[in-house]
Amino acid sequence: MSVTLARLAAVIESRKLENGGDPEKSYVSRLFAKGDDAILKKIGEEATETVMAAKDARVDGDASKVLYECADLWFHTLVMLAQFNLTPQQVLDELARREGISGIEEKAARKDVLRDAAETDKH
Ligand SMILES: N=c1c2ncn([C@@H]3O[C@H](COP(=O)(O)OP(=O)(O)OP(=O)(O)O)[C@@H](O)[C@H]3O)c2ncn1[C@@H]1O[C@H](COP(=O)(O)O)[C@@H](O)[C@H]1O
Repeated sequence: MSVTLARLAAVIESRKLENGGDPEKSYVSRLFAKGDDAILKKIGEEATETVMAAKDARVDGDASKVLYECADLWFHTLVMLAQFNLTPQQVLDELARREGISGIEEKAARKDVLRDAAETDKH
């Protein structure tokens, strides 16, 4: 895993209230104190801001804001993972598992599974 990602995940973990995080001093602890809904709301906002930055970049050709917004989105996603006791390494493992599997083939295989299940239900 990237050293930056691992370091940030460790800092986020240390900001949990049960690990001594202080919502008065830490933005991440404040998010944990607010709970799931506040974290998910931030992800929704940051995702929307990323889309808007990408649309602006299409018009003005300046993609730098996309990086900025994407960093905000990734950061809040890391907070969400920690909230559910998941790690960025697990996401990277899932991406590694998918390596070489075309999205088109995977979707077709999914449809086959659903069709087979429907056939089984009929019998
Ligand atoms: N990478 C980040 C990071 N990226 C973004 N942010 C914060 O995320 C918030 C993003 O919110 P917005 O851009 O929507 O701005 P806003 O309108 O002020 O947000 P809200 O009022 O809705 O919270 C801002 O407060 C940013 O400062 C981050 N806060 C912290 N980190 C990392 O997390 C570490 C721990 O942070 P603390 O827990 O605050 O010490 C830091 O050392 C950094 O490495």
